[in-house]
Order: sequence, then structure tokens, then C-alpha cells
Amino acid sequence: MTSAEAFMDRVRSRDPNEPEFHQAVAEVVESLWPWLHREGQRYLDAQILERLVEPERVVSFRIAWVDDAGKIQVNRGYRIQMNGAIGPYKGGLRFHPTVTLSVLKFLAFEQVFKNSLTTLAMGGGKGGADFDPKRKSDAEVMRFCQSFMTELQRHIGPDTDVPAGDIGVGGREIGYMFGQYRRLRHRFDGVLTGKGPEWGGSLIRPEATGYGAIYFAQEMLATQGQRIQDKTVIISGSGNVAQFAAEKCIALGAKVVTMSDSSGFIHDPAGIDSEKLAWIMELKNVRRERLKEYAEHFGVEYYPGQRPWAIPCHVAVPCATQNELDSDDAKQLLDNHCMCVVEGANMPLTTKAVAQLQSHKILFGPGKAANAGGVATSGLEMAQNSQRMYWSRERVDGELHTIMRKIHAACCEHGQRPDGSIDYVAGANIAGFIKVANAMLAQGCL
Ligand SMILES: NC(=O)C1=CN([C@@H]2O[C@H](COP(=O)(O)OP(=O)(O)OC[C@H]3O[C@@H](n4cnc5c(N)ncnc54)[C@H](O)[C@@H]3O)[C@@H](O)[C@H]2O)C=CC1
Ligand SMILES: O=C(O)CCC(=O)C(=O)O
Repeated sequence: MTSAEAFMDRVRSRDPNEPEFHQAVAEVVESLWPWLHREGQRYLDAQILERLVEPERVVSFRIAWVDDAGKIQVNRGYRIQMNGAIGPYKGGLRFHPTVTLSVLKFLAFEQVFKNSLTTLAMGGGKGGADFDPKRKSDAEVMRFCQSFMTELQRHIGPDTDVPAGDIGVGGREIGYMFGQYRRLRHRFDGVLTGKGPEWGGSLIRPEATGYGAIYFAQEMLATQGQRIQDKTVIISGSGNVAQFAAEKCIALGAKVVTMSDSSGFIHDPAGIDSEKLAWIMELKNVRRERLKEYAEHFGVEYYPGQRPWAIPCHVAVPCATQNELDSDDAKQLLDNHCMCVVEGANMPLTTKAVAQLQSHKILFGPGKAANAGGVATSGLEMAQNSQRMYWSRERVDGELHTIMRKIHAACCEHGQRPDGSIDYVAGANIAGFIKVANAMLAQGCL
């Protein structure tokens, strides 16, 4: 292929209706292309990029289930087994009405690089369904999960493909799916991660993505002699990643002033402290209600239909969903002298927003590096399952912290600009690529 543009034209023309996938691939190709032509002729000769953008396998299936009114509902489920060169496919399941093949392919593609960065032996995969868990009863969620797993179980296994949670899939859903797998296969396997601690789950897995993102932010800030302590932090989302990113910020002495859900955001200038965060966790994880209630309960401002990026901050941590921060938002962050943006979510910044932050050389941690702590700790859960052992909180948190430091170091090694600053996007893409590409070279033409 003669140019990155020609490569992308081919990707777009093969699957024209997959904008999110194109976006994720373009970001990687843009930073890899010059490096490949400088130092990677062997990868070009072996068509590694061409193979990386083609999933090894895509499974799509019907999920029929009965709602509380006795009516049959039909959803569409998927599992993308993107690349298994360095280990069993690994990546979350997303249950959300916006799930499409394009969204899951983008997530699976990102996952290949992210899992490689963790230093652990995990290939990349992703799956999910266009099911909306909002306003569904527990019994409906259970019947849906059982139907989903009835098909998925034939494609996964502890040494084949190990799914976990993502948007709309937390401990409750993992439990229902694990139960159905066990019933159908008559085996107690480490086939899912994010399990409960009483039945094979790892301590710290629920916390790991959010904690890991803040550990990564600490490393980035340290390169400029800064600490997160006393910094004002704005966070979007109020789900798994957002909650534990907030918890770690608070523990480290930062002030978290915003959180959001798909209806709007709250701004608490005094800071969301541990008690207020516990209230949010109960609201979101137990009562499953809207964040607006926080504003009413604590007497702070609620901004319906808006995102928090105009609130002045030192550090911004988008933790909700893809493309939730656009170029206007990026400009606003820059105008407000934000010094660090760290992606808790997958691809939360649009392409233009990334380009804007990169051109100003502020600290920008891309999701495939910054939010890799979740899947890394899933890898630690797999290790514990294989050993039939449970590790302590301190041990798992220590391993997570070490992994995040190593990912940061890998980004610095491969992403240093001539002026000494770090391009974390290029660093993460190149470091993630090398391990997978070498494994593909070693394994021949597959
Ligand atoms: N759970 C995990 O371990 C990991 C999750 N991620 C990514 O982090 C992000 C959040 O995932 P989780 O916290 O696990 O999910 P979750 O389901 O626990 O929370 C999702 C949050 O995003 C908000 N949200 C969802 N769609 C939205 C939309 N269209 N507009 C505004 N807000 C929206 C929800 O209101 C909720 O607060 C996703 O991008 C996910 O792919 C990345 C790495 C690991
Ligand atoms: O822990 C896992 O396997 C899933 C994590 C995930 O989906 C992600 O990193 O985006």
C-alpha cells in the first residue's frame, strides 16, 4: 500500500457502514505508518496491518427472551474474536441499544493493542448485544443473560475466549451468564472475569479500570513534576470506571467536581467526597436511578443534556462512552488550562479533539494505555483461576500499579518526541503493535 490514506480508503470501502471502526483504525494507522516505513519493513512485507484489521472470527446470533409481560423480545448478539496471536481472546461484553458491529469492531481492535500493552498473554476480543438494561426488571435481565449465554457458550472457554463486563454489564450480569454457562457445560471454568469474590472473582477487578487510569495519570503528571493531590478533576460517567476513578482521586487528595450520566451532569464545587460518592454508588448500582437526584439531594447544580467539559479543571477523565468529547470541548479544556486528559472510557475523544490536545502537547493518555488496568486485572483473575488461588487485595493492587507503570514506561520509550515530550498515542500504538506483530510473524501466514 502506497500511503496511509490509501490503506484507510481500502478499509472504508470494504466495510462502508462502520464509522467507529474506521475512526479507531485511522488513529492507529496514522501513528504507525511513519514508524513502519522507518523501522518496520518486515511487518509491511508480511501484511501485518492488513491482517490486523480483519477479525479472525465474527459471530452474530439471535437472542430471544420473554419479558415480564410474557411477550417474546428479540435482540442481536455478537462476539468478535479479533486477534489471538498472543493469547486467548479477551475483552468485555457491552449491553446497550447503540451496539452495532462497527462499535464492537472498534472496541475489539483497540483491545488487541491494549491487551498487548498489559504485558500479559491475552488476545483481543469484544462482544455484546443491542439490549437496553435500563428499566428492565432483575428477572428480565436474568432471562436475557441466560439466552445470550446459551449461544455464546459454544464459542468461549478459559483457554479460548474469556469475556468480561463493559457498558451495561456488571457483577449482576456476569453472575447470570456464569450460572448459565455452568449449567450448560457442567464445568466450573474461569470463562468470564469480573466474577464475584466468592465464586472465582479477583479482588480489585471492579476497581481496576478506574484506579488504573488514575495511576496512569499520576505517572503522566510526574513527568512534569506534578502530583494529582489538590488538583481539580472533572469526570464524566457514573458507572464502574467513573466511580472508581473518582474513589482513587479522592483517596489521593484531589477534588472531583463533576460526574454525569446519559441525561446530564452534576457540578459540585465543594467536591464529591467519600460519603457523597458512596451515595452515588448506591444510587447507580443498587437503585439504578438518574444522577439528577444527587443535585436535588445535595443542593448542587444539574445540567440536563450537557457534558462537563466546560467546568475549569486541571485533569479531565472521560469515563462514559465513545466520542463524548469533541473539538469544541477540547478547545474549552485548553482555554481553561487543563493540563492532563486521561481516557477512562474507550475512544471518548473524537479524532479532532485528540489532534487539538496533541498539537498543544498537553498530557493526553489514550484509552488503550490508560484504561488497560481493567483487562490487566482480568488477566490476574485468569491467573488466580488457573492456580485455584485467591490473592489478597494488596497483592492485586500492587500488581495493577506495577503494570500501569510499565505501560507508561512503554509509551515513553516508543512515544518520545524530538523535544523530549511524550506522544502517548504513538507510544501506545507502537508498543502494543510490536508484540502482536512479532507473534504473527512467528506463527506464519494465518
Ligand atoms: N468496565 C471496564 O472494566 C472497562 C470499561 N471501559 C470503558 O469505560 C467506559 C464506561 O464503561 P463502564 O463504566 O464499565 O460502564 P457502565 O455501564 O458501568 O457505565 C457507563 C456510564 O456511561 C454513561 N453513558 C453510557 N452511554 C452514554 C451516552 N451515550 N452518553 C453519556 N453517558 C453515557 C452511563 O450513564 C454510565 O454512567 C466505556 O467506554 C467502556 O468501554 C474500558 C476499559 C475497561
Ligand atoms: O476485563 C476485560 O476482559 C474487559 C475489559 C474491557 O472490555 C476493556 O478493556 O475495554
